[in-house]
Amino acid sequence: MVSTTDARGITRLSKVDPNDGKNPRDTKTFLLLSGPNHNLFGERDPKQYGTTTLAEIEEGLAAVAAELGYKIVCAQTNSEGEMVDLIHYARCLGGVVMNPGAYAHYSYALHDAIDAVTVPVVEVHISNVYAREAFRHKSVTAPAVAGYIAGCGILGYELGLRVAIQRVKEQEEVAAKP
Ligand SMILES: O=C1C[C@@](O)(C(=O)O)C[C@@H](O)[C@@H]1O
Repeated sequence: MVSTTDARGITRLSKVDPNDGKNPRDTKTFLLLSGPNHNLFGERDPKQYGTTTLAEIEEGLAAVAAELGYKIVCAQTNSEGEMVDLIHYARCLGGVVMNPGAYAHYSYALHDAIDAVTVPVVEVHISNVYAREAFRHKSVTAPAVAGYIAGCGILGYELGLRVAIQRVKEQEEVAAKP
């Protein structure tokens, strides 16, 4: 795994080993997982996605996480297989706030990866996908996720983190029941 922390304290992961997901779970840390073409946020189709860059989204979410007493680590990849690896890796974290991008619309591999893990994965789309082209109206990943947010702009990431945190609390409550 490659883990780098920039001057603003944002930790980014790449080349993760999916088997590292077997490590003890750190439920105070969540993965912000960004999908294909999201490295171009800020310049890509600003009518749909605004002008905020991915680095700014990551910084904003890190600040929200810190306020809530949590941490995030970030990963962005254009590759479907790497997204699968990152979801497997996240078994050792609290959960995942994931914008799968276009993979949401057709990746059964991503659906199965989410389905295979017990950590909550919350799906976020910045734009209102239902007001766009027909191919964006279907998410094949949505049936497997712990929460789904679309059309709320970048606020969706904060909402997604709050939902993921809530889902972990619910898991802990269930586990604590005699
Ligand atoms: O990459 C993206 C971004 C998106 O996930 C969103 O955040 O609105 C919507 C997807 O349809 C698109 O492929």
